[in-house]
Amino acid sequence: MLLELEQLSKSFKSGPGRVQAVDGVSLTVDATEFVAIQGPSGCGKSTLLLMAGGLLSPDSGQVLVEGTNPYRLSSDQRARFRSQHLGFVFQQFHLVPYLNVLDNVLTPALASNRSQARERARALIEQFGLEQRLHHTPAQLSTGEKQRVALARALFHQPKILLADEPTGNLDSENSTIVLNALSQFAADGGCVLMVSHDDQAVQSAQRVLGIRDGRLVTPQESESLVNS
Ligand SMILES: Nc1ncnc2c1ncn2[C@@H]1O[C@H](COP(=O)(O)OP(=O)(O)OP(=O)(O)O)[C@@H](O)[C@H]1O
Repeated sequence: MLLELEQLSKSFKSGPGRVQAVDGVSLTVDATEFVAIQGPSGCGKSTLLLMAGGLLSPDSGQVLVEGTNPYRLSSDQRARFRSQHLGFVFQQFHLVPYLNVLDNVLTPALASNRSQARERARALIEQFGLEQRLHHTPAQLSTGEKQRVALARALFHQPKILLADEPTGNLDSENSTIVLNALSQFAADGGCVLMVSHDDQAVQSAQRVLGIRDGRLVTPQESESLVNS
């Protein structure tokens, strides 16, 4: 199993009380699977994805990424582990504004062999149709191009797991299709994708769709009856 989430819970302080953002979520995602979790704003999607990605420690429960619990590692080890085992795609791209496309894709390379790394980055940039944009900075790119750069960067280390948070949230339908096809292809090639989104169109690309309400996973049938009630 590539990704295992066991009974994850997380709450945050909110005014005088606490909000239970994620409440006992268990989920496994295996190689070749593209799983989407769909739910309205504030139901815990981002919190769940951050915990799955080793970016936010759960209050209770366990995350296993290819059999390793990232929260048992030191923070330096965890950062290295994340960059080698996980790719992240966010709605807000998180590109480095003063670096050009090539250098943004190269940011995960750190100390790896420079010429090999550049070759890999160029191949990914070409794969996403950005070869004419190599030396542009993010401000000179369209929204869809920025997300394609973010995807190329996420794939740089050839992770087996991609985590995507509303990856099409800011995109037109043509760029949404490019991004969703890339996620599907990634899974078909033996990786796995866990995507959270509120968007009906985006989740249709996934093979398995789960709902989330008030921090708890629900089946698509349950989520439909909640919407209609
Ligand atoms: N760092 C935080 N501090 C306090 N409360 C938080 C924090 N992060 C999330 N929350 C709260 O936890 C709940 C779940 O938030 P989360 O961002 O996971 O939901 P979401 O489904 O991703 O929402 P959206 O679709 O709007 O991004 C919300 O009530 C939110 O206000």
